[in-house]
Amino acid sequence: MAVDVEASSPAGQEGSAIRCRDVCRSYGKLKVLSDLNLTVPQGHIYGLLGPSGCGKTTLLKCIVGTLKISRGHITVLGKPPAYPGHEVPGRMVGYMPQELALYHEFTISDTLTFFGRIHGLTWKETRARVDFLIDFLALPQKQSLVRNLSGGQRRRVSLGAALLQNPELLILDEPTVGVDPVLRAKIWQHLVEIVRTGKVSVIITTHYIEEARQANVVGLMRNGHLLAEGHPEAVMKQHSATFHKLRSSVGGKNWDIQTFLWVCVKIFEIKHYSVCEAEVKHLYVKYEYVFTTIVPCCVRPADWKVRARHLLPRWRNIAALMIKTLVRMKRMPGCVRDVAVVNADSLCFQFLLPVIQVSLICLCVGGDPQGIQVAVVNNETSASGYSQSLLSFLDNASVQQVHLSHAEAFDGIYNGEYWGVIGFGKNFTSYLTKRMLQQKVSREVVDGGSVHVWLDLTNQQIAIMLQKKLHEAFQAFVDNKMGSMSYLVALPIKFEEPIYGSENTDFTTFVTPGAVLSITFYLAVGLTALSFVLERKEGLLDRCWVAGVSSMETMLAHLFSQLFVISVQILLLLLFILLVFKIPNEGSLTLVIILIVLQGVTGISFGLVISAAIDDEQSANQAALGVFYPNLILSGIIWPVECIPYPLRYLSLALPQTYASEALRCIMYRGWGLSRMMVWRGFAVTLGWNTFFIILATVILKLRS
Ligand SMILES: Nc1ncnc2c1ncn2[C@@H]1O[C@H](COP(=O)(O)OP(=O)(O)OP(=O)(O)O)[C@@H](O)[C@H]1O
Repeated sequence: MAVDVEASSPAGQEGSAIRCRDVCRSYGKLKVLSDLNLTVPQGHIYGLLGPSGCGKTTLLKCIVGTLKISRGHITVLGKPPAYPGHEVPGRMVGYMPQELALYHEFTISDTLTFFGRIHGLTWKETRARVDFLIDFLALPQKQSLVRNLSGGQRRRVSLGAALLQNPELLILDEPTVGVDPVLRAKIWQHLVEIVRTGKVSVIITTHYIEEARQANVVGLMRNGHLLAEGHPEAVMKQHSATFHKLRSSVGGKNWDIQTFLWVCVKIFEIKHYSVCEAEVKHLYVKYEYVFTTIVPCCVRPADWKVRARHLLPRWRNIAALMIKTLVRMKRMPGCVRDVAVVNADSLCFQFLLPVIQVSLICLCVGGDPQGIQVAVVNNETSASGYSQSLLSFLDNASVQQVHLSHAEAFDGIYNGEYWGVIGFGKNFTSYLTKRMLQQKVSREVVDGGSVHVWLDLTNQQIAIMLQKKLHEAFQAFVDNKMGSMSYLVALPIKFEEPIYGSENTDFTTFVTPGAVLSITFYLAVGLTALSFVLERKEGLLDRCWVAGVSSMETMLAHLFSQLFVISVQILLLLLFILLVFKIPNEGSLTLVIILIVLQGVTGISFGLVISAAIDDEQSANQAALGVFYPNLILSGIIWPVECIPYPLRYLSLALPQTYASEALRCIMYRGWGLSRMMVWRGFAVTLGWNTFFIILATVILKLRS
């Protein structure tokens, strides 16, 4: 919107609450408002009428400042909307959009209290207004959840939110849709009363013709033009001659109620079209439908505009938004009617989700296979033979031995029943003794004194485990039989004490740090990307913006509330991996926490990028999921980066979690600190991505505003 400093001066506009001059606005190539002039006098109710799609809502959005105009000037209460320091958007204006724009997880009381906080009302003021509005708008109990209210009740809550702070200007887009006639009359009576003081002005769109007659001024819109503006009775009087003529020709019923509708049609005709009586009759029929039908409220994504109204964010607004985000989160997953029950479970779910995920990883990924069935073909008959002794050293938890004949064992392995066959010749004990004691033995002795193993190598992990277990069993057997002479049959390779890590390190130990970062990152992405997108779609971002919340405050509130959530998540996550799953940590716990929190913040800022760029939740979901697997696979979290072929490895190293996972492993398993390049590199890359995502989100928002 062109900020017109001249127009911002109250001079020359005394007595007008809203002035629109030569206003134009298009959606792409669709011209919705063209050279529109409108004046809402101070202390008046202005009824804005026009057929569906003529541009009424667009005009109201331009007046409150959520949409930019392409040309012309608008002044609202003396200044252009969103003029620095002006309280429009802000406390001076109460806006009820056509969309419901309510938080479904809030109660009626929560909703009104939320807007009270944003408008800076004291607790006492808010309580008094809430009690009045609940009584006045005939709302159910204030603890009722919005999602459990009827359509009409929800619209009344929305109206209540607009009336809450006693604004100087009320902008109401079809406030009485779905409201019964008695309450509708009461609402109008209230509007008439509040404008009587001369301090409050109202602009209202309606499709009910009898309502428009109660307005002080009406404006008739068609195809983005304002065709007529004036007092309803005066307009009617002015056209009474034509009215009488047409009434006799049309022969309509309910003329009193429909009079105004007819006048609208007549004005269209007189001012813009040279139409004959038959055409006027046709227009009458057409507009009678439009004006007397309740047009269902349609929710459509609204443009979200970013304006710098106040440079410094206000903590009052950030606190209100943070409370809102946490309450929504708390009540989101269940659809339980009772607020107390919903409170208890939903936030717990948010906090426990990463714990469940990391527990599944620790339990299911990287452990040794258990209960693997192996066929044993033992041709030695003696119970004291070496074959029995060797088999007794096999780890029974991992390897389950099934003693079979040669034919049964091979039938079984070919049928996929066993992962391997272990065979001993009938002279195994004597041949093995010869092999161990004599310097030179025949080929037959070597063969007969060996354990023969046939493996199904289709599962590499199981095959590697079987080989390892057999080697361990043989070493234990040799140690047992030969004592200090066992070196004679051992491999001349000795694995000393490990420098880092323990001899029993499994794959879980490798996976866990990367998995923790990945889980933290993606839960943050999901939470931020979706809550932003949904709020925009439901018209809530616009509504908050009109109430005086800046985009920066919205961003910061999301960042802080998500930060709170991820902090609790990280705490629980660490407790589980360190205390329950006994993942070792040799390094500084502070560094571990900082790195994980920074990864969470990177996830939040990536979520903000998605929110800024994408309008609907399906696409936002796809974007978040679309990057999930490639990132997980390329970041060296589930398989070492060293296995990734060049040039894909360069891409891998540039990703947010590759160096960060490596850094976390170095801290936890090697006990390294920030002086090591492999550690500070992880922090530097994480901070770099953080900054990049936040700048990108801001740039996208700016470009789209
Ligand atoms: N975000 C948008 N993107 C593209 N076109 C839009 C958008 N919003 C509105 N329009 C179009 O602009 C025109 C005017 O819409 P607007 O909502 O202002 O009409 P209206 O007079 O308020 O209608 P109703 O009485 O049915 O609410 C319509 O043709 C509509 O399809």
